Amino acid sequence: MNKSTAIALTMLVGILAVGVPVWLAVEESGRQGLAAETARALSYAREIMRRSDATVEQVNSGIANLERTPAGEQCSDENLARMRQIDLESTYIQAVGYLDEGRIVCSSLGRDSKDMVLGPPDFVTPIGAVIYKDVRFSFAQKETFVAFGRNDYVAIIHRGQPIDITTTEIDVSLAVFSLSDSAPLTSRGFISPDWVKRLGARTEITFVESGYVVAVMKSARFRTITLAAVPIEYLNSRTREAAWRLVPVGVIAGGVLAAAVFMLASIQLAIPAAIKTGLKRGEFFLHYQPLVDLQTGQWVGAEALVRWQRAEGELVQPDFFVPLAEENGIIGLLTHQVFELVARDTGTFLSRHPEFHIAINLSAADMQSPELPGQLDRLLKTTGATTRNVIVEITERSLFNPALARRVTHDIRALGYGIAIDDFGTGYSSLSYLETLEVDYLKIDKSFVDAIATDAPTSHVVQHIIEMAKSLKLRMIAEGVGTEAQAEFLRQRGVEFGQGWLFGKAMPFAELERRMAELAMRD
Ligand SMILES: Nc1nc2c(ncn2[C@@H]2O[C@H](COP(=O)(O)O[C@H]3[C@@H](O)[C@H](n4cnc5c(=O)[nH]c(N)nc54)O[C@@H]3COP(=O)(O)O)[C@@H](O)[C@H]2O)c(=O)[nH]1
Repeated sequence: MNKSTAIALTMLVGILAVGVPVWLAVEESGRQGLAAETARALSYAREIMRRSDATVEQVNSGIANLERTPAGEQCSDENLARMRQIDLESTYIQAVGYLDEGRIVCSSLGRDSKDMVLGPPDFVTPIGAVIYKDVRFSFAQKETFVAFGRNDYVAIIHRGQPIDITTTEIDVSLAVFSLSDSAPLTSRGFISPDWVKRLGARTEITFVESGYVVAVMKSARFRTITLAAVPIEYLNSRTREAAWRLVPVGVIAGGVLAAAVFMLASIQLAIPAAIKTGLKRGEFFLHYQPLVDLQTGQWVGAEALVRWQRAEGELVQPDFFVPLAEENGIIGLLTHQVFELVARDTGTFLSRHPEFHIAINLSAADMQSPELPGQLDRLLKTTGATTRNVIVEITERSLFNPALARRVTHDIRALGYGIAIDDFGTGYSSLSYLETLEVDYLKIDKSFVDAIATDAPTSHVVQHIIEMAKSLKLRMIAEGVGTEAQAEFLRQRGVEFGQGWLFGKAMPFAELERRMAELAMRD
């Protein structure tokens, strides 16, 4: 990826990092606002359902009580007293009375019936209840009533009573319907005739229509439907409210994300350039970690491990910069310098120690590089070393291309160099695949050595790797040996070489040489 593509991508990610959380925050606030308004509409519809169910229940029980009166006794003193009692004991009924030819001839209000004319009913329900939706009396001119009649008895209620609930919003629409009539029994505000139809066979629905959040529900006990509709303006204002709360969170989260992406991208862009500058300035150097013969304890080789000390003094670990060099296509430059540093550090040492080897790490790209044979050859020429003094380490993961791996390992060995497979066990190489490669050493990854004689699930893997290496007649190097117990375990199972802090950490070549001399003096 070139620099301008990387910058464009970073900007895009930055815009997305801010934009997406903000958009999600606004969407979420919209969802939350709609959920809140729907819950509000439902709670209003439930409340008027509770009131209308209680009203119908009181009407039914009051009329049932009066229906037991013998014929001819409907307006007796005793029955009028009963009517007054029903009236007083009920919370919703305003009056009950006896009906004769559309006129209430006596009621809980008395026998004066001249103004209590109901006229013909608006509709009759399938169970024989007669309903008068718009009842007015001259003695209560400000009020409109609804009358429910059965078997010549009627109960009168205030028309607005079932919907007389407290709402936070003044312009909420409320209505109670009978299943037998398409017009509401009582209502307030705008009610679309289509809203109730949408209920169909369901018991409860909510929807948004004509600028309202609407809830419609059917009574589980009676033939009534209630409806509540909250103007969408409340939803919008609550969405704005929620957005005011959520958008800053989205902006902050997005900003943090964008800053993190920007920082990472800056590092990604800056580090390759810094590596190139560091190579020119000679900021890279090598440390060498001894490789020990587990039987004799002799130091028989060393692995060259690159280090980077930046001009400001910061020591950067290869775990960080090697993958970045690989990803940015500059690992070849680094490997080139490693070869030069090995030549400079070892001087004539290798020519004086023909049995000692230096292991050099190669990346997947190095294996395909046409420069590799020349680099190896130059190393021999400048140091007087032989091919026996040099081992190349290739990681198991870089062997993913079988044809390439076979060709490269064959070519390197044909030149006489040794090959070690690094980090063995962390990739997916099978026994049959390894059989096809020309390699000399198998390096058992530190993670498996760490697991020796522990309860870790991988504690037995090392045994399998040893058996595999033996069957392929490969020599083994155990990496990361940290304790004598691990060394003993490996030794007993025939692992030839070990590398790890038990024997020595990676060190400057001069120190390695000095310590080897000390060991030789001791022997
Ligand atoms: N392509 C290249 N890769 C390189 C080169 N130089 C190093 N590397 C790779 O970087 C990785 C990290 O290396 P490093 O930080 O140097 O760590 C090595 C050892 O110090 C560490 N080690 C060895 N023994 C022990 C131990 O007992 N304990 C412990 N905690 N750490 C230990 O292991 C690293 C060696 O690993 P390996 O190479 O797998 O043998 C690492 O992957 C290097 O390969 C380079 O020039 N080119």
